[in-house]
Amino acid sequence: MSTVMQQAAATPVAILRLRGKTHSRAIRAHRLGARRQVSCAASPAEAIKDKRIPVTILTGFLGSGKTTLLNRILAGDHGKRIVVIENEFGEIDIDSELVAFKENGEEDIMLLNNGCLCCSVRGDLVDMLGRLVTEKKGQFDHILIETTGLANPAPIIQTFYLEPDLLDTLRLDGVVTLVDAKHAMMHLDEKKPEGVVNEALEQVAFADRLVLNKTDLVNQSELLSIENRVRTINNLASIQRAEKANVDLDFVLGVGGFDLDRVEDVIIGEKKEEEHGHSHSHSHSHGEAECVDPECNDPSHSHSHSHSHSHGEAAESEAECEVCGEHGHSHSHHVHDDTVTSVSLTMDGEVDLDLVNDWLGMLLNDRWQDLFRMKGVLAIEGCDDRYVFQGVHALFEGMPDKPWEDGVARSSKLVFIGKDLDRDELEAGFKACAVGASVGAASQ
Ligand SMILES: Nc1nc2c(ncn2[C@@H]2O[C@H](COP(=O)(O)OP(=O)(O)OP(=O)(O)O)[C@@H](O)[C@H]2O)c(=O)[nH]1
Repeated sequence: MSTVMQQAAATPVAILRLRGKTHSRAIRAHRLGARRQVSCAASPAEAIKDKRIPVTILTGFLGSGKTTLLNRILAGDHGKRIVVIENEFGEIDIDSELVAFKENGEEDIMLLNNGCLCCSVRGDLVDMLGRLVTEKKGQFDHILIETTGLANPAPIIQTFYLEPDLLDTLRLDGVVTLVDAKHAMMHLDEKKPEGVVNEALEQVAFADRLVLNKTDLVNQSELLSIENRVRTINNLASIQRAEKANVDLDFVLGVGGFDLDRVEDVIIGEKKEEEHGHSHSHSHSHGEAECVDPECNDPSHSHSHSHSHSHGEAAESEAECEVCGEHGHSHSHHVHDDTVTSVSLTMDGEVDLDLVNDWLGMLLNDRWQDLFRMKGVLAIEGCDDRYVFQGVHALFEGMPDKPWEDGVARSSKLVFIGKDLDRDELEAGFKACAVGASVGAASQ
């Protein structure tokens, strides 16, 4: 099954291990803190079989529609016995009683009320999950955790990488983020003081699934505008538009932990854009079209023509940007804080695992705070199986996935979501991991 790689946040070192050990063994070994050699050895059967109970984290800014979605799920016809853990920050004072049980048909609702999950009650969450898997084993088959609107999802996600006892029984299925189509732009653009987390931004950045809710409250161009904005932050998550959170329940509950198809879609999509030679991402968006309407007076639009350009090779001959009139093939204009973005990379051929380890090790040592999420599929030299992995800051989880099909060219794909990502630097580092590249090149 999956191998979990982790390191204390204060001194992160990337360790990519490809051995098919159990989670807890891998974690305990890793806690020794030594940097170790990786190897590629896991039977596909062992790698694919995962009977752990899935956990979904439901997040989204205040009022975005989390409870509305939760009620849909509880009323829905999905055949799952769901336990819900709700974190209603400060809403109900139950003194020393931390947890209240409320039976609701097949589902249990458990409340964590004396603090925010992402900070003060993370330990309580761990205790609650621990009790669930011992005391109610066999009575449920999915756990749903609804965070407060002000929660930073990262520490909650990390719980599922850091707690070896939980990892034996539970697996993080996915992070579902509700986005309020009417108000999200305002929250995403909010400038926070240095060192203060913009929770709305992080909730989008960490999502596997984005539900763009309250579409009834915005017009088409506003909708495209917010869709583009969240897509710029996180191009990995799938998006569904919704009114009153009316999304397919499979979209929310069946993420599957590692959405390989999605990684591939993103990379294929980016390749097409590169080939097209010109990719736009506007806060003032008119769909596929470029932002060229100086007359537009829709108050929802940012008329300081906020957009970023990424002109591929093919666009070098373009004389000027139609929006700002500037010359040159690489420039950007921003009004909002769009430092959180995604970078997708693909490389044909096989990678050298030692070089990947060295590279990610250095990257995370330097940048673990800024690297929110990472997902990848690697074609490792000498391995019959594809290797899939995902990371949250300095924590990794990876596993051999399935054998490479005969006749299918091997290639590796990586998607990073984080702050101030430098595409060129990431690309150079990745390329230096190709089989045959020198160790020196890998450390660029
Ligand atoms: N117009 C409109 N209202 C919606 C929609 N979805 C939810 N609402 C309403 O928005 C309000 C907030 O929805 P909730 O589901 O409570 O949002 P929440 O994210 O749980 O809110 P917090 O617990 O405060 O973080 C409620 O009054 C909902 O009825 C929608 O698609 N359109």
